[in-house]
Amino acid sequence: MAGRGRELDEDDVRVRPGRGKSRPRTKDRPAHEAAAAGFVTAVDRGRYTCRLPDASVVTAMRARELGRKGVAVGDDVALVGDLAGGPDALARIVRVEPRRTVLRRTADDTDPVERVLVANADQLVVVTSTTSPEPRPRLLDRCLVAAYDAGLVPLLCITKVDLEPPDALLAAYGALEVPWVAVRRSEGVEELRARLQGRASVLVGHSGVGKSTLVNALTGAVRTTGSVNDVTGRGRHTSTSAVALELPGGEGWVIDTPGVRSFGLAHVDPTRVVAAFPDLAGGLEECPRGCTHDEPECALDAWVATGASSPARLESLRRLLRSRTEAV
Ligand SMILES: Nc1nc2c(ncn2[C@@H]2O[C@H](COP(=O)(O)OP(=O)(O)OP(=O)(O)O)[C@@H](O)[C@H]2O)c(=O)[nH]1
Ligand SMILES: [Zn+2]
Repeated sequence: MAGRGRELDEDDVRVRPGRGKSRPRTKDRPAHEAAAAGFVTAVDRGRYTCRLPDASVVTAMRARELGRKGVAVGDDVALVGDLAGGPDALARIVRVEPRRTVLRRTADDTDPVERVLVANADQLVVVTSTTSPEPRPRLLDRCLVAAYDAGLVPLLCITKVDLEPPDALLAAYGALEVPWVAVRRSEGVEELRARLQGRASVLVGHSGVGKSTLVNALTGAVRTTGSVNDVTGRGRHTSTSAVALELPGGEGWVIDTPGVRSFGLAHVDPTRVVAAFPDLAGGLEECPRGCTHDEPECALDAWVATGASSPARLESLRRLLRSRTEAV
């Protein structure tokens, strides 16, 4: 703690050179207390796009006093500095408010750093097409596990049902009882929009499933379906960050993520996944300590045999648990 305290002093001196070293730190505090509230909508190479309560937008950097604390899309932050929002204005993020939820991804082969993908989201919309590209069931399972782990409500959004009906997907996901919507081109978007009302929803899906088409239809934004990201100006596929877009009328937020190829889940505690199955969670008490719930000693088989849940539900849960350690 002492080390951090020193860093704070150095930072104050460094960024406010005119004020002199002897100025007591406490005098600087009111400036932070008067900091503006912001909502982080995009992150790009150390620059954070923040929305202020009056809907103006500023670019900010992290204040050094944040230490190693990360700032993610969806974070509520406190901002000081130049909030005028001109082209060269640069504010500073001095505080990250406590997060209600955290959608994270473990370090994996494609990215050695564990990342917070999105903070404070309510819902994870897992987008899959019925065909072209073909659904990737293990990736879908992994997305659902990430949602349960993060405490987000999952929603399956099935696109391209004009090319092929969603029957096979619905059969595979029926027992999971994940709510779903089907979309053909822009048709069906109203039902999806209704499910996004008043919430912050993260959209994930692999490249080509029609995610940009959906985001465009939902927000009226012109998200590129090609190779360049209109917000960061970089190629979509090199971007590792999400972007929050407001639904028209301020009725919720859609957080678009770059096409996911993998979803590192090593951090996930199986208990949190089982907790998302209330009909099965009641049987956990009889499980041996450290039960993986996918072993002969697991008590969930006996629990299901009592009629409290169904074998299909248990098999679906086990499929999800297994997806944590399987390659996509
Ligand atoms: N038939 C049909 N085609 C669709 C539908 N939704 C999107 N497409 C097409 O599928 C292609 C891919 O759509 P995008 O919206 O670019 O997909 P994406 O998921 O954003 O993919 P990336 O931009 O690569 O991340 C485009 O040619 C769309 O026109 C749909 O419901 N039905
Ligand atoms: Zn068990």
